[in-house]
Amino acid sequence: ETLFQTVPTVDLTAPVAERGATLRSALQRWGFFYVKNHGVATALVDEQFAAAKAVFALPTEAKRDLTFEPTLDIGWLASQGLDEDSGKLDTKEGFLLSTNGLFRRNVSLDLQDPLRGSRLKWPPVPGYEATMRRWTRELYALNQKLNEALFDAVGLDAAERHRLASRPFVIVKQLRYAPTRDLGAGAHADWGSLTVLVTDDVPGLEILTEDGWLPVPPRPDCFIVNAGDQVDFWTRGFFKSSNHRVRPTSHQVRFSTALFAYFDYDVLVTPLAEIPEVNLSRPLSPGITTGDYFAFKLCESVGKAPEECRPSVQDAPQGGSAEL
Ligand SMILES: O=C(O)CCC(=O)C(=O)O
Ligand SMILES: [Fe+2]
Repeated sequence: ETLFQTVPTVDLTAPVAERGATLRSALQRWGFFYVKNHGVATALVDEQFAAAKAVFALPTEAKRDLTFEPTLDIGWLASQGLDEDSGKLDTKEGFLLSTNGLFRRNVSLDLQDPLRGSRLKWPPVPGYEATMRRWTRELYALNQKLNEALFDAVGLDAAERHRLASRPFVIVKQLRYAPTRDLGAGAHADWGSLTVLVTDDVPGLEILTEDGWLPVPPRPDCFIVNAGDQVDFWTRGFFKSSNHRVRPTSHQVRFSTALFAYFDYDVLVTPLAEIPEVNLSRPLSPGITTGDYFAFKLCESVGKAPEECRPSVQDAPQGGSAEL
């Protein structure tokens, strides 16, 4: 059966009811879907990948100068996620940009330039800044459309839509996977609301299903969207935050760029009391803000114990080095 399974495609231009029904069944069963007619021009996708390639091609010294740290909202990550299954380090390297200060409040996010106000140190690549500002704006807008579809799919009222996601917190992360067959990204779930993944044409992404690992290969003109932990928590498990990984099947370099979206940074995310026509089995639990959940996951991801990861820090940590 596995051979013929594939995650569904949501057409963003389809009638609302159809779009909602596809999204709903996709997130319920897989936690993933392809999105087509997403509105982002192919030329911009190409331009963004050219920018990513140029950044990763910088000499290691130059990249080290750009190493991500908590006083910046941009920076290079020399990998290395730990795969939960094998205990081995993965091979990806990343370059991230964030909207609103990873450790600060997002007070005045500019929807036309979501990176405005971020503390950014741009890499010495001509055109990079302009391309990435545009990319972030367009993907930010796409995330808002996807949120509409998500909210339609659970029948959310207007006030609650506004409360949860009028100024979402996002992180853009460009990724480069080394040309080896080693695990590119270890098994993990994403932390936020929705992730939009734009990949080149090299396969590698796999999602964990009841029947094992299912490849989610690139499809022309489609992006890949998945639900993160916040959506799983908020829908009490109705929509899944599925584990996934990147396992290259060829010795080709692979590039992908993710938009990790969250609900608004300061909003208290509380589990839904009800979803029409759904019998929610997971009990209600207290809410947590995006900022607190993010800080908790970040702390946990650097190997700290849960009791060391008590949420609430809204200001940049003083001194110390980032291990993100
Ligand atoms: O590159 C990919 O296809 C997936 C990346 C990913 O899952 C992540 O960075 O969270
Ligand atoms: Fe992921």
